[in-house]
Amino acid sequence: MGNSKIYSKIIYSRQLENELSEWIKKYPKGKVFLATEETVNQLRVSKFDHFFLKKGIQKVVIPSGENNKKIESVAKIWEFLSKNGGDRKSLLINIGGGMLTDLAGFAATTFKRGIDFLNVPTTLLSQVDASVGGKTGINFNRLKNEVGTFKEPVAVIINTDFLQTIDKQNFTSGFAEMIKHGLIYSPEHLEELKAFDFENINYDLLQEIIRHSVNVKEYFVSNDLTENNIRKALNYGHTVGHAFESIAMEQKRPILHGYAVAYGMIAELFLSAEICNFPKTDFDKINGWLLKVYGKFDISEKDFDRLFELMTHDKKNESGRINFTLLRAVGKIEINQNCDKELIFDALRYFANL
Ligand SMILES: NC(=O)c1ccc[n+]([C@@H]2O[C@H](COP(=O)([O-])OP(=O)(O)OC[C@H]3O[C@@H](n4cnc5c(N)ncnc54)[C@H](O)[C@@H]3O)[C@@H](O)[C@H]2O)c1
Ligand SMILES: O=C(O)C(=O)C[C@@H](O)[C@H](O)[C@H](O)COP(=O)(O)O
Ligand SMILES: [Zn+2]
Repeated sequence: MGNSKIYSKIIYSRQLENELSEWIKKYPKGKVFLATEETVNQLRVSKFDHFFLKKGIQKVVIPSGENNKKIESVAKIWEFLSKNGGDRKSLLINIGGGMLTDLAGFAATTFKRGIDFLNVPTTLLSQVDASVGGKTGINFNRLKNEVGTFKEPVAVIINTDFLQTIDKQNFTSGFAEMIKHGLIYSPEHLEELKAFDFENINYDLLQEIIRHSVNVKEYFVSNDLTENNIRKALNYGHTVGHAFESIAMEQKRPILHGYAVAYGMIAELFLSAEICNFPKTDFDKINGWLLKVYGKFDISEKDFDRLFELMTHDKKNESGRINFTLLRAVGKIEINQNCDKELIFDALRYFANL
């Protein structure tokens, strides 16, 4: 799996200061800045304050949490860059989870029509998925990632040390995107995930598995950066998953992105079985496993119209029709599968009655 068409350099390293120093040197003409969020700042970034101070790098800190992935936070970063002499030759270093890398990536790609940015992902989810591949964005009008850009970071520095302070829920959330990578591309990756011991994490093994997951993401991104065809595979579980994530937020019982994706994958496996003949034995095994790891998300018949409405905003849709990425088998994708309302309701009903 080559990465010749991937623009970002993906670096696996536990020497953050050394790696960053090399990148900072590449920006002699413009200032370098740092964006992070409160929890990450407190737990992780503050340890590097002396390093950033020595390099003359100023920092902007955004409040943590998905509800801050919004235009006001982007404006805060724009203002910070603007007031402190950011120019077209500047670099923005983003240290945080997927919320922060999506948000600050978007701020960077729009500030003065686009400056370079570099991601240092600090959650499992952002290491295997969000920090790689150049989808940046914010939530808008209660819709997930409604506004955003495609532009890859110049580099992504993956340091598994950051994962030592991740709580179990967020770890499990990131694991869902890895399962997605296994389902869409690699039965081998799926098997190593099934065997992974959550209770007794081996960090060396984890780094290897993270690399396998990132390789899957890179394969799709390198062949289709702007999601015209096969990159849609990476959106498996997200048509329904994003609707679940949005409705959960509206109903003030938010769920983590990875959990929403896991629930979406369960519902979309139902569609895969209906439309693409996904084999029954694998269907039972996979949905049983997902249910065991992620538990249930309660939805009822009265939520179906709103969930359907939310799906009408999915970015894969064309000509007013809702498109899905589905599976014919593990590792065999079917993109642009159009489903009518009745079948989508059947999938929601299947999920609601689990
Ligand atoms: N651009 C993409 O391709 C892509 C892919 C997948 C997900 N996403 C987006 O990513 C977001 C989810 O990312 P996430 O799961 O990383 O959430 P997140 O960034 O909100 O981080 C989850 C929680 O962990 C905390 N945290 C972060 N790093 C930590 C650390 N090292 N130690 C302790 N706590 C830490 C955060 O403060 C937060 O409370 C969603 O907005 C989703 O839409 C984007
Ligand atoms: O990289 C991609 O492409 C993905 O779809 C990865 C997803 O895991 C991620 O959640 C992405 O942000 C979803 O994008 P969207 O275009 O559906 O908003
Ligand atoms: Zn996702």
